[in-house]
Amino acid sequence: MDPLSRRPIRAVAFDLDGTLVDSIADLTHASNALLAELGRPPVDLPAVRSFVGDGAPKLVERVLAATGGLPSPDEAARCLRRFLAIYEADPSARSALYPGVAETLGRLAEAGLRLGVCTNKPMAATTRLLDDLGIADRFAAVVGGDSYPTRKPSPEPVLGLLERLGVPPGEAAFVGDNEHDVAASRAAGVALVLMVPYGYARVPLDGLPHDGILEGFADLPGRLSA
Ligand SMILES: O=C(O)COP(=O)(O)O
Ligand SMILES: [Mg+2]
Repeated sequence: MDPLSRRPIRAVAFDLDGTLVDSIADLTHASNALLAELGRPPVDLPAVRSFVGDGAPKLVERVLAATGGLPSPDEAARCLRRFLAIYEADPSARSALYPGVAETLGRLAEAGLRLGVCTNKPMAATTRLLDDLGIADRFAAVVGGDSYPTRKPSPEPVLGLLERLGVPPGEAAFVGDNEHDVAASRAAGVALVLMVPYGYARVPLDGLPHDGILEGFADLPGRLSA
């Protein structure tokens, strides 16, 4: 969209993993706790990094596929429940906000913008992680990978979040790190789609139909009014 014809941005929706929080070490730790119980070999950080982005069910499926193969559907479902129990018990011990996130969210909230999170991570772990990292209060609404029947790249959770924020897509920005964030927010009609350069993208960001790549998170306020 031509920035000059754009309506002012009133809401900003954020992806979580790879955008606000570097969460790979805790996801790897929980994966390896599950694998140890199964008597399987561990996975490393780069592998888990490449498995993240499609929600916990896909992550666990990929972890199992990489360490001996998928078990029966019943056993795979049990593994997912066990992974979530381990991960949700402490999703933050090895995780951290990316540089500039806490300060920038504060600036945006103080400027009167409505802020929300749209993640494929399940809600229980999301709520706990935001709380543990001290940023839960910044968000007027949060939706997770199990909040709606579909998750990103579907536009459904993005539209659901914006409805909760009370701001139409034409007056909203989305900030994400991977191809699903671009697809979901574009399909939802979000006015401004910005990417962070440091997250867990599995395809080159350059080829995606976003509106720009931030140099760092702290560049965001300047880009919203540009
Ligand atoms: O849980 C995932 O797979 C990724 O979550 P995200 O949507 O916050 O990047
Ligand atoms: Mg992400």
